[in-house]
Amino acid sequence: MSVLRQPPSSTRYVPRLLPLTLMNPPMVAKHTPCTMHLSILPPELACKLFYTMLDLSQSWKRNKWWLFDRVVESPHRTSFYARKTDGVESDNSWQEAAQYWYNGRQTDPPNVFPDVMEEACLYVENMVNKEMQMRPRLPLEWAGRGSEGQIWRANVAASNCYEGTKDSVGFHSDHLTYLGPYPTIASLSLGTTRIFRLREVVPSEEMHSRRAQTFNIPLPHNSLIIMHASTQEKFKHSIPPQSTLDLYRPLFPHHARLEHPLEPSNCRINITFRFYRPDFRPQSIPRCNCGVPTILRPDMKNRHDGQTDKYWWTCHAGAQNEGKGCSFWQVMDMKAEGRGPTISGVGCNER
Ligand SMILES: O=C(O)CCC(=O)C(=O)O
Ligand SMILES: [Fe+2]
Repeated sequence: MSVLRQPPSSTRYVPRLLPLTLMNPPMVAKHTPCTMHLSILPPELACKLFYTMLDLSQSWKRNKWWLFDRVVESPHRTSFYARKTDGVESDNSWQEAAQYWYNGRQTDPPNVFPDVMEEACLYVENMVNKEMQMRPRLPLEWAGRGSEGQIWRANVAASNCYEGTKDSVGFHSDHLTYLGPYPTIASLSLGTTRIFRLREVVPSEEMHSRRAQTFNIPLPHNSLIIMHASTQEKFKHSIPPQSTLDLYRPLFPHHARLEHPLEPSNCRINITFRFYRPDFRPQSIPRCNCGVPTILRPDMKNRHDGQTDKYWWTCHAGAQNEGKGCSFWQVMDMKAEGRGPTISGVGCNER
């Protein structure tokens, strides 16, 4: 009698990797395309910015959008700021960019950076430029004109407030609609320490040979995470809910309430400083069959490390239109769409 045996499995067993906590800047740089910078601002400025944004956050909103057949709400409050000294085209551009941040909702014109945020932004820009000079640049990164493109600057910022243990943001990579391919995003943390979680999206062709690892990075008050070029293409990030929290104990009194006792806080303020590229200005974004600006996403599962990477324009109308979008889908073509200049065009060391 012959014994029936299962045919040998063609898929190799690939062991799961345990999550790893990255406790310090060298560990972050070793395992991810990000760098971490502690005590990035002078302590008093960091505290003043925390108080300023915490006060402002009282009027920030939870983002709302349609997911399939129901409205979902972001589990944290958010707001969008444009830098008044920067001219990315007209005020209408900023309006559209802000509406995009709120998933296509009608919004008032975006706020401009408060003075204290403007001051902090200069420290952030210095650090980003120092780091960028030490890294290889990727072909589709913005190269600007003259010296402009070789110096990173922020022209918008998105701000988030996470109150208590439950506020969070789920795994995502940031849409590239106005950032273009390979953006550099600088993310400042103020207030209570929260965990920033990163997980690589393993390309399809490697799925049978390796698994993604989850990295947990505790982000203390006054720390900066720079998500360097390729982070959005390769990794997803999140701020998970936590079961416990260490309260933030400010070292300085509130600048407008000097006589008040120092109050511990259970809030984290996050400011992501971003550069909206002139070659991805709102007027240049393709519209889908619904007549709504599309969103730009990288093909994370089939990536080729800066060489032949693909990006898609897809319909985003469903986020607001009761979940009803169209099937619009178009490969982004830098040349045909007249975008650039990019690093591949001007070369890395041109100034
Ligand atoms: O709060 C953070 O550190 C992350 C925020 C974030 O991912 C975003 O605003 O896109
Ligand atoms: Fe994000």
